[in-house]
Amino acid sequence: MADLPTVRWGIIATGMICEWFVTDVLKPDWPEKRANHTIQAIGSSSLEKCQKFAEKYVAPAKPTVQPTLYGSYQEVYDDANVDCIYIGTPHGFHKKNCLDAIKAGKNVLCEKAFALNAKEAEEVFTAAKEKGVFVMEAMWTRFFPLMKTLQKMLHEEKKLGTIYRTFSDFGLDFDIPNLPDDSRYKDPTLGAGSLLDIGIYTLTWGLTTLSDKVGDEAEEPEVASTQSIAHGVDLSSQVLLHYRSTGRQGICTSTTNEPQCKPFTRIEGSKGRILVDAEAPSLPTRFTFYPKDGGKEEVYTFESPGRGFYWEADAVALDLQAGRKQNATMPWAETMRVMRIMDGVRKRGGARFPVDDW
Ligand SMILES: NC(=O)C1=CN([C@@H]2O[C@H](COP(=O)(O)OP(=O)(O)OC[C@H]3O[C@@H](n4cnc5c(N)ncnc54)[C@H](OP(=O)(O)O)[C@@H]3O)[C@@H](O)[C@H]2O)C=CC1
Ligand SMILES: O=C1OC[C@@H](O)[C@H](O)[C@H]1O
Repeated sequence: MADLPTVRWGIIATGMICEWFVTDVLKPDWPEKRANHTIQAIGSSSLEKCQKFAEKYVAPAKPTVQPTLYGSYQEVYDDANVDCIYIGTPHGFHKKNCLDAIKAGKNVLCEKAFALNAKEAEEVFTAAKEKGVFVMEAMWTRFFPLMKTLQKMLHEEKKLGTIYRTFSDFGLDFDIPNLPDDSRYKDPTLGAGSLLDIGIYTLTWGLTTLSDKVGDEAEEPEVASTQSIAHGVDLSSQVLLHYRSTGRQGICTSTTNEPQCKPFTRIEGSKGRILVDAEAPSLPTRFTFYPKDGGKEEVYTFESPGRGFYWEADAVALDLQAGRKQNATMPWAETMRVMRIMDGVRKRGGARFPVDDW
């Protein structure tokens, strides 16, 4: 492992996703490991929270490097020993956090949804370009070996023959009205809503399985959509994608009213179908190919010692080592494409539901 590149991370915030990211990248090993990671610094709205977080999630891994703990985010941006900032605040803060980090000359890996809208995302990429730093949206699912294998099978080996349609759903059973008003799932200023939080994954499954292109090289599918909205929060989002050049269709749905359906994604083609399964669509673990000719089904299972955040972290490490400012799997133009689709969905809107106990 000594000759692998190392990234010294500065972690912004101490919520759930920061716990997941830190726990994962501090693991000693994972399949296809290509980099080492240290947690160099952690910043939080409170130093006490930061200390508790480090005790609970960093100390058990017994790392050789102990993180410097800060009661602010700015001190992490200003820490000269930090190579890359990982932003794990609610979406409503991503633009500001990214811009502050970039201003301090730091590289950035920012959680999904990258921003509240395409305009905000563009501001961040413009700043990154001017400052000459690396920035990537942490759309971790795209970096899973399962995703890479599936894409190769679909687009290079043509396992399904002609691809016709992808159906993908992400469901969470949340009692949104009874969450605290300042919950990121309920407060629209924090980016609350199914589309930005989980619909983004089903769009990802549609976009990655219906075409092998990303960013500027990719076709902009035609989009139709509806949403169910209560108090400014979309409780469900239904998005249809249509690729004019191939006739391929995507049905990408998400809801916070129902638990996850399993398998969560089905890709249909002239030679059969593939069903993808997992605990949640963000962290796929297996898929099964069912041939149309009545042949035997093929099951593909992928091992992971944690949730799987290390694969995107490794990709960042390799980009930083090579001096790249963007990642080829999730380039800026791909984040912009997804943000534009989501802008369009929200602009189209949908049915407004009264929720009595809200
Ligand atoms: N890739 C994935 O699978 C997942 C990604 N995410 C993404 O990560 C981001 C954060 O989600 P999650 O970790 O679940 O959120 P949490 O609410 O668990 O944590 C968010 C953290 O952000 C900081 N924060 C700063 N200001 C606020 C504020 N006004 N309200 C709430 N928190 C604030 C807090 O840390 P502090 O006080 O220490 O500064 C807080 O702990 C979202 O953008 C989400 O989409 C989330 C879950 C899974
Ligand atoms: O993977 C996920 O599952 C739960 C969601 O709330 C979260 O934001 C998403 O990334």
